[in-house]
Amino acid sequence: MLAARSSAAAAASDAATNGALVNGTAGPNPWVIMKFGGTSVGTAERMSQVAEIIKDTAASRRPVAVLSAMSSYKKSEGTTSRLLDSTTLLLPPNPPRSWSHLVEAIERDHLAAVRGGVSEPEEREKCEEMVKAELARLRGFLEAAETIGEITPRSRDIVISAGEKLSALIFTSVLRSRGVPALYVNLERVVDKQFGDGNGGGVDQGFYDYVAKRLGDLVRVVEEGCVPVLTGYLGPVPGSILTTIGRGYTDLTAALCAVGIGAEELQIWKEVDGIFTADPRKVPLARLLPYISPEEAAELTYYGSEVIHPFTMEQVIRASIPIRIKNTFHPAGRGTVVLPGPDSEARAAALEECFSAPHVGPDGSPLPTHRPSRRHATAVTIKDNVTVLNVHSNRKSVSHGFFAHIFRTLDRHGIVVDLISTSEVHVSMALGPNVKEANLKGALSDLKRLGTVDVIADMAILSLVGRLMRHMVGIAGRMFSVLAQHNVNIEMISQGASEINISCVIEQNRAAEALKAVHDACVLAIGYEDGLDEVDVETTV
Ligand SMILES: Nc1ncnc2c1ncn2[C@@H]1O[C@H](COP(=O)(O)OP(=O)(O)O)[C@@H](O)[C@H]1O
Ligand SMILES: N[C@@H](CC(=O)OP(=O)(O)O)C(=O)O
Repeated sequence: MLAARSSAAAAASDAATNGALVNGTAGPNPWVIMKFGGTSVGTAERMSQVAEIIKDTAASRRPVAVLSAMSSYKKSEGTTSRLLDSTTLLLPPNPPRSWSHLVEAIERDHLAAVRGGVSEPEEREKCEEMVKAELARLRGFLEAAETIGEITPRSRDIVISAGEKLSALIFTSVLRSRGVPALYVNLERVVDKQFGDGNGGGVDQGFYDYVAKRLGDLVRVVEEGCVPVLTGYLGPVPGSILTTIGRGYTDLTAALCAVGIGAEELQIWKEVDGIFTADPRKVPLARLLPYISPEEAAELTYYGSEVIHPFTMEQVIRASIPIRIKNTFHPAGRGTVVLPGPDSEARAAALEECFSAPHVGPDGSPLPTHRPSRRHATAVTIKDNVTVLNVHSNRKSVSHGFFAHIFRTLDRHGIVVDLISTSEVHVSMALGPNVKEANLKGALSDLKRLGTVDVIADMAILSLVGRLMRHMVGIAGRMFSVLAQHNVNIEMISQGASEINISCVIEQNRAAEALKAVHDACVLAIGYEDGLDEVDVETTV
C-alpha cells in the first residue's frame, strides 16, 4: 500500500436504488477502483484482456471496474463521439435519420464484442438481448428528438449515456462467462434528479461529496467475490455532464467511487505505460515518469496531455488515495504513481519505491524513466487548435473596468480562457479547442465596444511543467532560446503563479517541432550538460 487509506463512509442505506444489488458483508481485502478507458475495452479481445486483469486483481483485493464507452479504433471515432455526432445530425436542415448509419456502426461494434467476448452461450444470448434493447431505446430517443427538432444539454447527456451502459453491460457478461461473478451497476440514476437540476447549474464540493457517498453506499453492499461493473456515465449532473465535467468524465466517476468506498488505490488503465515526459506518440525520446506530483499531473492534463481528467486529481488526493496509471496491454508494468499527502517518511519511502526497481516495457526491454531534478523539468505538453483573442482598449474606461467587462462578456458567451497575458490597455487570451464559433462571434461583437479586437486561429499552447522549476534560474531562458533556434515565433507568454508551468502560444504548424525541441533541451537537458544555476533552497522530489 502506498499511502494511508481514507476513512470509509457510512454504511449503505439507500443502495436499493439499484435493485439488482446483492447484500453481503465487507471482506478483509482492500478495495481498488479500476477505470478502463474506451480504447482499453474497444473490442472483444481487449475486453477479454481486461477481464484477466480483473481476475488477477481479485486474488488479493476487491476490484470495482468503471468503464468508459468503447472506442474500437481511436477516441475521436469511438462510441461517445458517434453518439455526439448523432445529436448534431438529427437537427434541421439534415434529412430525416441522417444519424442512422452511426447507430448502425455502434450496433455492429457492440454485437461483435458480445459475440467474440462472451463465450458462454446462455450469457451471450442474454447479453445480446440487453444490448439490442438498449439500442432500441437509443433509436427511440433520437427519433423523438428529431421530431421535436431540438436537443437540450440534458438530452444530449442521455444519448451519450448509452455508450457506457453498453460497454458495462457487455463487460459484465464477459467477466461472468470467464467464471468471475460480476454485477452491472447502471449509475444513470445515482444523482437524485432534484440535485441534478438544482445547484444553479454548477457543481461544488458538496455535490462531489454527495456523489462519492452514494457510490460508496452502492458498491459496499455488493457481495465479496462479485465484481461491481459501473457505468462511467454519472446521471444528471447539474448543468449536464458534458458542459460541467466534459469529455473523459469516467475518470471522475471512478475517483468519486474510490473516495466513497475508501479505496486503497485508484487505477486508471490506458493504452500507454503511464504518464511520460511528453506524448510518446509525438516525441520519440519521451520517458516514463514513475512518479508525478498531483499539481504537475493537473497542469499536464489541463494543457493537453489528457491522461487523467483534470477534476479527478483533486477529489482523490484530498482523500489521500494514490492514483496509478497503468497500461491495459502491459499489465506487468508498474506505471506512474500520483502520491497524495504532505511529506512524511512513509511517503518518501513510497516515492523511492517508484524509482528503485527497474521499469520494463511491453517487449521486455528496459523502459527509460525520468526523475526530475533542479536541472531537468518534468514534462512538456501541447494543447492543439487554440484561438488567440487580442483586445486593445480604446481607453474609455479605467483598466479594472476594462478587465471586468471582458470577463463578464466571455462568461455570458460561455467562453473559457486557458491562458492570459495583459498590460494595462491590452489583453491577450488563448481559448481552448472547444470554443464554439457562434459563441465566439457573439463575444466578439460585444468586445468590439471596448476597443480593437482581433482573432488569430490555428495556434497551440506549449507548456513546460516541473515541480522543481521554481528553483531553477534560467529554465525560461533555455525554453525560449531553443524556440528561437528553431525559428518558432511566440505569440504570447504566461507563467503561472505556482511557478511549475511556463506556457507560450505558438503557431499550430510549428507545434510538433517545438514540442520535441523543448522536451529534449529542458526535460532531458540534451546539449545543456553544464546545467542551470540553482536557487539554494530545500526541496523534496
Ligand atoms: N504525457 C503523456 N504521457 C502519456 N500519454 C500521453 C501524454 N500526452 C498525451 N498522451 C496521449 O494520451 C493517450 C492516452 O489515452 P488513451 O489510453 O488512448 O485514452 P482512453 O483512456 O480514452 O482510452 C495516449 O494515446 C497518449 O499518446
Ligand atoms: N466515453 C466518454 C467518457 C470517458 O471517460 O472517456 P475515456 O475514458 O475514454 O477518456 C468520452 O469519450 O469522453
